[in-house]
Amino acid sequence: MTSPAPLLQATDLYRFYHVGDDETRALRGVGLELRAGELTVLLGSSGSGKSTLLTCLAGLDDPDGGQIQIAGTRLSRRSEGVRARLRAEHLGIMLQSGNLIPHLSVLDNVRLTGQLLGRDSEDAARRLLERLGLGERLSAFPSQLSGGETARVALAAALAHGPQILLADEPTAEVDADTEDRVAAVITEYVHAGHCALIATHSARLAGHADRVLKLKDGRWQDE
Ligand SMILES: Nc1ncnc2c1ncn2[C@@H]1O[C@H](COP(=O)(O)OP(=O)(O)OP(=O)(O)O)[C@@H](O)[C@H]1O
Repeated sequence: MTSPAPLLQATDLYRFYHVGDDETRALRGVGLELRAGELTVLLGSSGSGKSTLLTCLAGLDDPDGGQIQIAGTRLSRRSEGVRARLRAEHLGIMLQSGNLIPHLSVLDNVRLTGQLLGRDSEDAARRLLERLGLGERLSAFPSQLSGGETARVALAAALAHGPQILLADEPTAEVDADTEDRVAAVITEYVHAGHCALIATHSARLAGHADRVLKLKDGRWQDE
């Protein structure tokens, strides 16, 4: 039996940063495939290229070389309009910066993408936030949240509209073990409903829930 086509496919990605005369080779020939029903965890020490990879896969940055396809459509080196449409249709993105709107409450931040796509459900947003341990923080504003709360609200905002692919950067930074298990349960259930996720983390506990673990070292897959 052939396995289904990947929801996300990246081949031979390169990303170099230039600051003055210095060049940082953040990605050096990285490829991967994400398939429905799979939770993939991305490990690697600080500076190994995890955030750079996620940002490229999300279409928020263009790689210097290589190609990215989302659900069979090329994402890399497309106009911002095409990238925005692919992001909206297929991706849930949670970045380390939190990417929350400061003047919207927690609940409204989580409902926002669904509202823009015409798939808003206040009940579903509330339930998701409650499952992530944020039921008491629905009317708080982003500036009033701790680092761990901000990350979980950003995760809820990435998931609430039901995207096919979740890309998340350290969703459990700054949380205790019980809270980390809640986050892992939400992500695992989402993936087993036929979606896929790539989660960058430093947490061995979170990696324990993965179907597949990939390790980056100096912008390459370790052991390659
Ligand atoms: N905008 C940028 N300009 C210049 N260098 C950058 C930029 N972003 C990242 N880098 C460099 O690229 C390399 C990879 O960084 P990246 O943030 O992708 O690593 P990471 O694995 O996500 O690290 P962490 O676990 O600390 O978040 C690092 O050497 C970093 O300093």
